[in-house]
Amino acid sequence: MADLIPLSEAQARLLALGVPLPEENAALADALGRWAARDIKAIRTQPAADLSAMDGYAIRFAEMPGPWRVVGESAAGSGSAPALAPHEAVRIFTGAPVPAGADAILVQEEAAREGDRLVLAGGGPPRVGAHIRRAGGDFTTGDTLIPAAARITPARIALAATGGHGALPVRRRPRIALLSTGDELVPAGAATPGVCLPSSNAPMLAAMIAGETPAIVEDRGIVPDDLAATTAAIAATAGVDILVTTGGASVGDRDFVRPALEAAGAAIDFWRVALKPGKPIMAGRIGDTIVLGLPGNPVSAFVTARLFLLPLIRHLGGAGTPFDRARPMRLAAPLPATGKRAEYLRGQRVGARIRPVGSQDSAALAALATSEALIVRPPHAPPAQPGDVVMILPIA
Ligand SMILES: Nc1nc2c(c(=O)[nH]1)N[C@H]1C(S)=C(S)[C@@H](COP(=O)(O)OP(=O)(O)OC[C@H]3O[C@@H](n4cnc5c(N)ncnc54)[C@H](O)[C@@H]3O)O[C@H]1N2
Ligand code: MOO
Repeated sequence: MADLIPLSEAQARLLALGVPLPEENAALADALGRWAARDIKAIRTQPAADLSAMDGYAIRFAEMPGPWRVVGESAAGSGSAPALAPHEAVRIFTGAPVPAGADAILVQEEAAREGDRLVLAGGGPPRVGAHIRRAGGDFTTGDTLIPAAARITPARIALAATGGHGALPVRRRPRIALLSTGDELVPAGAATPGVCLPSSNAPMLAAMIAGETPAIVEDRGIVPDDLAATTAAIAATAGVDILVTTGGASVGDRDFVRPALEAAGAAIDFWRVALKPGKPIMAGRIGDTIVLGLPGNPVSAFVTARLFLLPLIRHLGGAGTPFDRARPMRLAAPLPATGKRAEYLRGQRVGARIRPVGSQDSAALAALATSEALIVRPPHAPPAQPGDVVMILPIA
């Protein structure tokens, strides 16, 4: 049997199987969680003019403490207010254009007004320019607001809207088919006679994808452990961007996914990675479809989805940084040495530290669901002690 391939090599080989999907324009509300297909530049300047940041009076700073004569009013959205002559002030509201000649805003809490006579009744603006947002202070036409390959976040949606955009160039949504394999499986929620088991992998994967980016996810259900049935179910997914299978990936006589993929025309790029859990993962292509065969054990499927499927989705979506970045944390408990596989232990925080949860079994869903992070252990690592720094990937 071929050697296990290193995790980072397998991840790179998976991404090399595909290129970012074609570009489309998405309405702002539909762009969240996708990645900019090109640099998105401002098509207007913000603010468009010098604007007041407070409700009060536009004055000349040098004329403090007044008095001034209030000669007009400037409200948000109103046209330009009359220019100030000496010792004149204009009543002004937040977001309104500052009249020519004014160079500071006196907030109304620090002003006293009788009729059109205005005087200082507090500290007044501390300097020239106080409470004025300068034209172009946020950005100007032509500035890059969102660089190509950056994630579209809620703040970036607001920025792009302010920059003049109602739609954004992103990559089209990936079409992803999920196929679960196993004679023992029944759909979630169905009766479980005897040793039948609810299929949890497809709902879990659909939820992981939904938390990542908008995608078109098709649950193709459960196929029995049968070569012909598995081959036919795989062939029926032609046309999707990614086919994810779970189960049937290992070496047992009833593990049919690899032969079924090959019978359906797949070229397998790799199978079996130096990873725990998740060793039997495989990847390849059938035509334009990238196939990812995940192990059936639910925790193994979770970990491999995090390490392979989500980065692949980001890559097809045009992300600049498709892989999660692990961050350091100190251990609260000792860890044993690792063998030839990298390990992703399920961990819980203890204050500012992390410790492995009690069960590291790759079928232990209750332990996974209480975990807050995966503790990353490289292959051939020596034992680690409380206080040692390890790398973690948050999962909750
Ligand atoms: N002799 C060996 N046996 C196994 C090896 C090995 O190297 N030599 N590898 C083990 C490892 S590691 C893993 S991981 C599993 C992976 O097995 P498969 O991908 O072939 O998965 P199955 O055998 O089909 O199922 C494993 C386990 O997971 C349950 N399962 C499957 N699908 C689902 C689903 N959709 N929802 C919930 N649970 C599911 C299934 O009932 C099994 O209990 O192989 C080891 N064996
Ligand atoms: O890789 Mo298996 O996922 O060790 O249980």
